[in-house]
Amino acid sequence: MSVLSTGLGQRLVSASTEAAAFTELPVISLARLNGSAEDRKALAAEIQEACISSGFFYISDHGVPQQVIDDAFGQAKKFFAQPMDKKMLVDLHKGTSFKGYAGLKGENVDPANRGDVHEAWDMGDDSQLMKEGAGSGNLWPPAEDLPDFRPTLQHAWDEIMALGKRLLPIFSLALGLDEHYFDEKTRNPGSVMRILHYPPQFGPVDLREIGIGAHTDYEIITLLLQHGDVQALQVLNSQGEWVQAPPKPGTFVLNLGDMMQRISNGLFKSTVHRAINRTGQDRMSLPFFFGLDYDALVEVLPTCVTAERPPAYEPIKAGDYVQQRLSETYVKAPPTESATAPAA
Ligand SMILES: O=C(O)CCC(=O)C(=O)O
Ligand SMILES: [Fe+2]
Repeated sequence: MSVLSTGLGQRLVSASTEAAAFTELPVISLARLNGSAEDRKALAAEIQEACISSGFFYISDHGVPQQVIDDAFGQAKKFFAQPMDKKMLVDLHKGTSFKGYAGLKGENVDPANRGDVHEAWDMGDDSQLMKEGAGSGNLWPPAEDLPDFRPTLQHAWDEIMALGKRLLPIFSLALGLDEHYFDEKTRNPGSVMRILHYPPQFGPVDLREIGIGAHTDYEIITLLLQHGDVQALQVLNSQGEWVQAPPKPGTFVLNLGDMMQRISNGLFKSTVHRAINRTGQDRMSLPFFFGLDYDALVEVLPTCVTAERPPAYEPIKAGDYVQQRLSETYVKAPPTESATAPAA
C-alpha cells in the first residue's frame, strides 16, 4: 500500500488498484473544465483514477472544433497521396530534429521488430526548434504542391496545444500540486505533432512487422485523433492482454508518456500500446505529444514519494530525454519502399 498525498486529500493506492487489468478505456467529459473549483477537483479525481489504473482514456467535450480536425486529416490525405519523390522533398534525414517525412519502415519503435508499417510527417514548433539548438526546423511541403497544408496543420497544432495547456492544471491537481505547477515548465513546450498513414495489412500478419510496434510515448501527455472508423490501436493491460481502443467520434484518446510516469514516480502509467491495421482500409491518425520546455527538469514530485516508494527515477532535462529517445527510434537511412495512396 502506498500513499499519494494530493490536493484531493491523501489517497491510498493499493497494489490491486495499480495492478487492475482494464478491459476497456473510460470516456471522461471535459465539460467540468470550465466549472467551479469543486467541478475541477471532481474532474481531477476522475482523471487521477484513470491515470493510475490504465494511463489511457478518451476525452470528450474537449473544445477543439471538428472542422479543424477534418481539415487536418484532409491535408494529411493529400500529403500521403503524393508521389514518393514529392514526399522525399521533406525527408526527415535532411534535418537534425527528426521533423519531416519518414516512409514505411522508416521508424522502429520496438527493437524486437523489423520496422513500423506506417508513413508519417512530423512537426514541432519552428522557433523553439531553432532557439534551443535542438537541431533544424520543420520541413514543410512546398506551397506550390500543397498550398493549404502549412496553415491547416499549424492551426491544428495551435488548437491542440491550447487543449493541452487547458488540461495541465487539472493534471497538476491530480498530482497533488498547485494548478499552476506546469506554467513555468511549459512556456515553450517541446511538443511534436505528427500525421500517420497506416496502409492495410492483409492475410496473416507477422507481429514483427505491424503498423506501430509496442512502445510507450516519451512526453507528458499524448492527445491522439483517429480518423474515420478504422480500428487499429491496442493498449496492453497488466495481464498482458491487448485491449482495443477503437475510434470514438468527438473524442481524443489521451495517454500518458514516460515523462509523466517519471515525475509521478511510477504512479501514473505510461502504458504500452501498438497499432495493427487489419481492416482492409487505409487508416490515418494524428497524435500530439505534449512535452515540457527543453530546459525543464523532469524530476520526481515530492507528492508522489513515500517511505515505501522512494524516487525511482533520476532527474533529466526534458530536451535531452526526448532527443535520446527519438534517436533510438528512427532508422538511419531514408525510406526505400513506397506506400499506396490512402483511400480513407
Ligand atoms: O496511430 C495510433 O493510433 C498510435 C500512434 C502512436 O502510438 C504514436 O505515434 O506514438
Ligand atoms: Fe504512441
